[in-house]
Amino acid sequence: MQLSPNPNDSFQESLTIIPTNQSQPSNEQCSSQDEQDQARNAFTRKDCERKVNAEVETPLPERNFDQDDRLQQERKRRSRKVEEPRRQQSEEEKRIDAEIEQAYEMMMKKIDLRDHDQAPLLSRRSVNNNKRNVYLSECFSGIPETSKHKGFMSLGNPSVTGGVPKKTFHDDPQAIPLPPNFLNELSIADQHGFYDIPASHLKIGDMNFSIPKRYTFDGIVHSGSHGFIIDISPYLAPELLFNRSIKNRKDNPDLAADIWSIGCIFAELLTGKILYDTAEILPMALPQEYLLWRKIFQVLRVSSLNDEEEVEICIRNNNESISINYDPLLWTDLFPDSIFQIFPLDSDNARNITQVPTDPYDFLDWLQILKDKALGAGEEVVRIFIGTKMYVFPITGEALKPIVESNTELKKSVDYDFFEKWLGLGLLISTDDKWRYRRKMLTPSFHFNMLEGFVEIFDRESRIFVNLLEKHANTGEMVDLSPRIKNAALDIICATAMGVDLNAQGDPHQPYVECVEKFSLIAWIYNMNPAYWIETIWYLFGHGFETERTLKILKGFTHKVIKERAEAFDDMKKNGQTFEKKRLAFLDMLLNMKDENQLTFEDIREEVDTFMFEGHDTTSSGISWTCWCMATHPEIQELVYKEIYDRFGDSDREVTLEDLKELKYLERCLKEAMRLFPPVPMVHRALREDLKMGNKIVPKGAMVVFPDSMTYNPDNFLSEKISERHSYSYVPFSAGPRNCIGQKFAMYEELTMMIWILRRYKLSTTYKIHDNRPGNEAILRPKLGIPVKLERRN
Ligand code: HEM
Repeated sequence: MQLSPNPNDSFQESLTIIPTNQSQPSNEQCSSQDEQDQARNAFTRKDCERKVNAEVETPLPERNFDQDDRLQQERKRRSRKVEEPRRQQSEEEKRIDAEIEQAYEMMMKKIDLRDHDQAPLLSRRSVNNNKRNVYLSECFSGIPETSKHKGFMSLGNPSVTGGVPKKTFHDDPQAIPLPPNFLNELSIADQHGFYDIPASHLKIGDMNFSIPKRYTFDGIVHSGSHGFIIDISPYLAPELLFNRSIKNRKDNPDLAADIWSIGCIFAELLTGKILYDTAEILPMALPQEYLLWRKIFQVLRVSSLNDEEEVEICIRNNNESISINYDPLLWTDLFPDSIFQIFPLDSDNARNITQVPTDPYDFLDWLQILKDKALGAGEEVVRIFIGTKMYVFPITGEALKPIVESNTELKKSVDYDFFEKWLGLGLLISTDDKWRYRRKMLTPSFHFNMLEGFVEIFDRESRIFVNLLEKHANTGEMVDLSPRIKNAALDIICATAMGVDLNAQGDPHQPYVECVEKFSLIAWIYNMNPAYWIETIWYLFGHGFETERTLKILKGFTHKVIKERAEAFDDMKKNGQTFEKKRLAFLDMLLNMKDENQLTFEDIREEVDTFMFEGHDTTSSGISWTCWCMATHPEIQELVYKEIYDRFGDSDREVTLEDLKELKYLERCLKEAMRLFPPVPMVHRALREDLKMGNKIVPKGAMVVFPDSMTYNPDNFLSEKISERHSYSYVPFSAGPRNCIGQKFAMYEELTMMIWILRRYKLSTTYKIHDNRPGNEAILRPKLGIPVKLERRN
């Protein structure tokens, strides 16, 4: 990460705000009109050839956004079952049908796409889920049903996204310079106030999904050839292509087919590669059908394809040598508006989504460069677009002040929605009354008077931690401390807050810890790529299934923890033990409230998940990065060691609360590490009202993020230095009413572990501090882990 050369700058944070909004078309995106016309003609000719083979029903009329009864009609039609006229099958056709069914079953045996857990990829199963059908169809039709819709809905529906500012800010000299409102310029608004992209662009609408000629891939839309089924010939769903109903797809073949085609199209858009060319496989005959299936499975990277033999059996007349001369369109051609672009402060640097670093490490670097540039230009906020979301980063303490001090701007942004699947509406994500109630209820569990008991556990687990490292000491080998620290931190949160001894330290591959990491990464991938906000694509690329699998492990783990403690708690009560409510451990307090019918099991589950996550991943990040700073700064490490030695000498006695209060230099080192590598790199808020930040007015519908960086110098936390700064220039635990509830807990845990590590071992590494890059996930990850050598101190 780039460090800011100016020490004053180095303490500036950013806040991000996201209204779903508009942006500027970039010149490079549009090919010339001639080229477009040529492409259109080419597609038309090709399409005409294909059309000969297509069964064409009455085509749907062009969508007219001014007539809402057209939409109503569509919806009614969609709710009706479409009966395909059935003609008598010949014996030969029946035989072929039977063979297909058999082959299909064979293919499906290993990779049962109908089984949620096994299906590694693709969304076809999603069509069997009624709820999701509604979601998808409504999502694509652009008709708001609930305020939960995202993805393409947010292209143009203010009432759905809840974030598009009503006024434009161009006229306001103080306002952030927003690019022109593409919704107004490019869209057609109907009387419901929703918009769609005009027909000259990729159009997603009301299941009459159509890609205008110039944007078809090498075929054309037969709109309406199967009623309102999406009918893009290259990606026609197999059951339509072969005019056969496939087993288990009979319930809702039209929608299944729609989703198939949409998924394929977006997959092609995303990868820039043709998935499979139906045209080459047609005219259909049995072996070609197998070939198509094979192609499909290849595209989906279905695992059974490793078993080539099995596929070969299915392909009796294998015709592998299909050469496809295909020149995919660029994202920028397909999405000439800002939808898939990210705009930094100056639009010269606009990038489309494929150019923006999607790697969390590169992204943070990129953000840092933007921040430095903005500071150089005297700006106090930076704004970027990711898809339709606008993020505003306050980069000075003063610009941050109005948001952290606000008692009303406490709502978390849409970027937290993904975490809701896991953490529910626990304290981190909930808002308004629920949040207020929970915050009041949970605060005593982490009150100062509980900490003394916790320090004993910090001490016990830290001792175990350093003992387990013993075998690596003085060997000269590099050992990665990061996963080990995570396990220790997990043991600590379980023992302190949940009253459960987990012994994760004894298990180097704790699946829960691995899944926490995986989930954060998946969330990052999701939030960064607007295309993934469409559920079909999300599942098509396998992330949906991976998310479900990960969640299952995460929730299963906490479920077990709660159950174990609930049983112990019941036993204690049966044995007549009484509890002082004020001193109950976190989980016991929740269980007690459940007994009093104040909480449900699900309420407990979401809080336990929240605290398990926030309570271990954050502190382990803080401890890891501090170790890194120590290993890369031997002279500072020696100063810390001296401070520890002066207090403990050669003894390896337990660490007490009194010790923690005395070791001021170590505390400064920890704070400085958190300034350089803030464990929670971004905090987001969705603005409810326009807000003045620094010299800009930030429109409502926004959220807040604070990245941080620079040179390691614990003296930055000498009291005289602190007094020189804005009080909000350093906020690793956030600030104001919605700050971190566990910050004292975290500081004491980190101090205890660092004392144990540093009095037992001298840390060193061959790397330099910034060789190890932080990754901008929910929790800041060290790219290299924490590879250090350990030398026994005594
Ligand atoms: C170095 C360690 C930690 C850091 C840097 C940290 C940082 C933060 C930050 C920045 C927030 C605000 C997040 C947001 O608004 O999105 C937060 C919230 C929170 N933290 Fe921490 N945290 C740490 C440790 C802990 C621990 C140990 C616990 C629990 C024992 C904890 C529990 C929470 C909870 C529950 C919230 C949500 C509070 C609310 O919204 O009212 N954190 N933390």
